[in-house]
Amino acid sequence: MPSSVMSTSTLGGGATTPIAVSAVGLRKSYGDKAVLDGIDLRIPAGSVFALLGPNGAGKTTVVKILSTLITADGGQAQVAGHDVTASPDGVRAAIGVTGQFSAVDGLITGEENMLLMADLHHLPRREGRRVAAELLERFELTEAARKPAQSYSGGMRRRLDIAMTLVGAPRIIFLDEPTTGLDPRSRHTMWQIIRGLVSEGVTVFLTTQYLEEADQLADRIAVLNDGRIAAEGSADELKRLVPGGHVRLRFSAPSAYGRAADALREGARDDEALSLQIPSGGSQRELRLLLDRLHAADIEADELTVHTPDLDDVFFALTGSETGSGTPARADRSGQADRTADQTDRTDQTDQTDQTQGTVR
Ligand SMILES: Nc1ncnc2c1ncn2[C@@H]1O[C@H](COP(=O)(O)OP(=O)(O)OP(=O)(O)O)[C@@H](O)[C@H]1O
Repeated sequence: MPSSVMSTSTLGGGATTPIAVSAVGLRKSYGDKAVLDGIDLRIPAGSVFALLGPNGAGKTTVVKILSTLITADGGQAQVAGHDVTASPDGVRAAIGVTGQFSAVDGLITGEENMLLMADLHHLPRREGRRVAAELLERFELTEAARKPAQSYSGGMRRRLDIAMTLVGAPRIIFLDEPTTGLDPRSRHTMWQIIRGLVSEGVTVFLTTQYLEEADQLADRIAVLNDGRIAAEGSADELKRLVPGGHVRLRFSAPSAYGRAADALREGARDDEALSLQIPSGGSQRELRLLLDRLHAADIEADELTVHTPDLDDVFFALTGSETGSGTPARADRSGQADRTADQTDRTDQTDQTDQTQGTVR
């Protein structure tokens, strides 16, 4: 196959989707330290892929290899149909990269940064000005366009960085930790920007330390640990890979609590809080069975909450790291996995036994 032809993948319905990024057996060592020990990837065009991993897992190394900034020691990778080793120029022409190695020059204005980028892409002067103005407007930077970029806030700088990347109209964008260090509002703005890009058909390859970010944005998530992909799947698929789901029943009357504890002997008791914790996948069927048992015993709980494992649970289970991705991931724990039964839309999950589609390697 010529190196400029994108491979395709056949989906269930027989339709084929071009593959934007693929890698087989990528390896990279620094000295005798193996950072990547055989990474396989397959990312359909137009999707968002998140590479998640603790500090030092090798996320940036993967991005650098795929964007041709460094070479792998072994394995193969194709980006936009171009082999990263045989045709790095083809790869570079098709991609944009932003992240920890930002291209923003703080000494010149946002507009000048954009025009510099337009020059690098050999856009005619008038066209360059038009594209720059359009992108500055789109990323709400028009007002600040004539100010030095070093006076910008973290969020503005990140927006300028993405705007500069888009000057070349890339079809694949690598975003290396695009929201690290941003406040919640700027992070949400960045998410909107990423969703906007995807709706235009751009493929986004994202690395992140924020589990919530992967949950919010990504079609597929891969967890990188010890130089290998420990698991891959959609957020829902990955959540189903770890145990920890339960239903919590809370009572205000000790007598009702006592009767419930007798009726539901598999539950873990908390006599002080008058609450019972019953292991459950949280499916509609399991909830109905539990409610039927309570009804049959004439017991009414004062509160019923369903806890489903979240990506934090997955992350800690797979990386075996309590500190894991550091404080940001922990700080993002919103407790939203605990939901009262009537807030819980579980219609997408019918039976826990047939849900395990994510893969643990
Ligand atoms: N040029 C280099 N020379 C030596 N070691 C390196 C080099 N670049 C990266 N490493 C090491 O490789 C490992 C992976 O680094 P990488 O930056 O890819 O991790 P990461 O997952 O992106 O981490 P973070 O979330 O902290 O950015 C780290 O242990 C790092 O110290």
